[in-house]
Amino acid sequence: MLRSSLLTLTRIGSNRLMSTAAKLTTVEVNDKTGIATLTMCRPPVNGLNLELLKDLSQSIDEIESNKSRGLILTSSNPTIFSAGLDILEMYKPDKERIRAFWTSLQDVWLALYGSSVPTAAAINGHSPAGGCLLATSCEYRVMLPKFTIGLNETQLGIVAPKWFMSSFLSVLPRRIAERALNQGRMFTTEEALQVGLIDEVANTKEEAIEKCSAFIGSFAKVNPLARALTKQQFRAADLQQLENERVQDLEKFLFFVNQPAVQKGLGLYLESLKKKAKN
Ligand SMILES: CCCC/C=C/CC(=O)SCCNC(=O)CCNC(=O)[C@H](O)C(C)(C)COP(=O)(O)OP(=O)(O)OC[C@H]1O[C@@H](n2cnc3c(N)ncnc32)[C@H](O)[C@@H]1OP(=O)(O)O
Repeated sequence: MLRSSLLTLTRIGSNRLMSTAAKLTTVEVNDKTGIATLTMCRPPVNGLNLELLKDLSQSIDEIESNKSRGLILTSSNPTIFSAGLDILEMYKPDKERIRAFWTSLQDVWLALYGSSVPTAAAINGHSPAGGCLLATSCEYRVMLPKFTIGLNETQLGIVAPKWFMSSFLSVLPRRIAERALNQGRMFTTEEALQVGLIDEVANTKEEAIEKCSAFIGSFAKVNPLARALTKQQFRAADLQQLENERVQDLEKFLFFVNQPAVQKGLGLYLESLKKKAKN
């Protein structure tokens, strides 16, 4: 059952058709397993802008409240899971919008990392920075070969906030996490498997979703409330830290991102991406 439509067409007046409220996520629930697949669909690269973050929040809430058996996060793009935060939101930002943008990112992380249902990511493409944040907020990761994943923030001259590190540290040993973050290292699928950043490799998106479903299915005989409370106890300190520091975290981000040197760096990085795209 496909719950959210990609595009809503509205008739205005007698014959004008306009597209409105285009959703950037879909939620599909498998009737047999009760597992919801949440797909990001924002071309070209699933850049996390304000609208995609809001749709992600809404979809996660919907999955929580509809008592789905689990959540699988994936992408409609065949080569990109998510390119991370949309740099255009941070470069020469609009004052009000950038506040809403960062607050929405906090909301998504709190909802996904703290979700009461079992979560898994079918990483069917590249997954840098914010893409890696989403994947590591899930409990299990299955990735397709020949892609890359990691927190590359230092390569852009920016700093991953503490809660990005919490997600990373919930998956990787501290020594590996610290070095990778300092280096801004992107891991290939094979390297990610070796260090434990991902749990399995699959050859197709369908196979990745099957493996994620099998992981979620492994809890079938576990009391769901006991499972959820156990997971939340493991993650409580990380979640509480951001809950307690949400405002300071926002102000810190705004201060940092508005530094002339950071703006210059983001501008140059955007330029290099555009140049690369043209060649
Ligand atoms: C200040 C504290 C904040 C700390 C937190 C930051 C977390 C972040 O998430 S920062 C964002 C980090 N993301 C990246 O570094 C990824 C950059 N993108 C890529 O490496 C590649 O685009 C890709 C591997 C994801 C995909 O490569 P592919 O060859 O398929 O596509 P491209 O030709 O490179 O890109 C197509 C198109 O999309 C634009 N674009 C790509 N990534 C972003 C992005 N993150 N934000 C905005 N725009 C992006 C790229 O410029 C191309 O645009 P044009 O078609 O208009 O040229």
